[in-house]
Amino acid sequence: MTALLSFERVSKSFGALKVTDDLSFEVARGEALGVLGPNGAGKTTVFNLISGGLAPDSGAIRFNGQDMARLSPHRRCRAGIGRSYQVALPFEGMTVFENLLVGAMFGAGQRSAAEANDRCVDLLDRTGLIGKANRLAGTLTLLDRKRLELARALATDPALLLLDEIAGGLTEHEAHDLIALINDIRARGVTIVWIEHVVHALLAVASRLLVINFGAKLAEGDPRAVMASSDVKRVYMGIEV
Ligand SMILES: Nc1ncnc2c1ncn2[C@@H]1O[C@H](COP(=O)(O)OP(=O)(O)OP(=O)(O)O)[C@@H](O)[C@H]1O
Repeated sequence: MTALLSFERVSKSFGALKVTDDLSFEVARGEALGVLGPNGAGKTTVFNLISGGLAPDSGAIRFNGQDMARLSPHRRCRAGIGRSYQVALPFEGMTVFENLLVGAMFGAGQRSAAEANDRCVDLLDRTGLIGKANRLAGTLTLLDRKRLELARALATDPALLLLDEIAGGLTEHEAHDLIALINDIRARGVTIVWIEHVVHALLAVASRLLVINFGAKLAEGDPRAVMASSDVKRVYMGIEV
């Protein structure tokens, strides 16, 4: 079966710095791929290449078998690629509800205003934001901004959801709720790729791990096997084995 996403020998440099180095991986429909790597390894760059903020220097990125090279970010969103950002950037002068409505009206789900309204209410409920629907997004706390980031990405009806470090800074209880929510999203058929430094949260969701170092693949496969590999222990955890 065709992979939902395939990243084929992709390279990207900023000047002399090669940030993505001949990287290949696939994401199967329905799986949850966890992405790990040291700071600056090039993880967010991979998301920017998938969602269209950056263009690769070489290689191909296919979604649903379609080459994404010529598609703008908003067309990729309509095609079913949703993402959150490491630094949450809501429409600050709009309410929480309006932020979601933008996603629900202009994302992959073609729906009427009434249907979009219902979708937003459901998502606000699931993400714990229902009591803050009418607050201006710019006034939210860090945790609520993260919730909004996730809810807004979901409002676009993604087939593929890219999550960039949404567990950082959460309490144990909050992380527990987030894990339950992400597992629920996956159970509803959304394929997930999650970059996260909070390893226990990632391991509670990921069916497979990809570890990136200096823009290249260091390890990939079953989460337990990847975490036990001596390369990953050395590079990611600083443990000499
Ligand atoms: N637009 C850009 N112009 C120049 N350099 C960039 C740009 N975007 C990223 N970089 C550099 O590319 C490298 C990889 O950045 P990236 O954000 O992809 O890493 P990361 O693995 O997501 O890191 P972190 O875990 O700290 O978020 C870093 O050295 C970063 O400074």
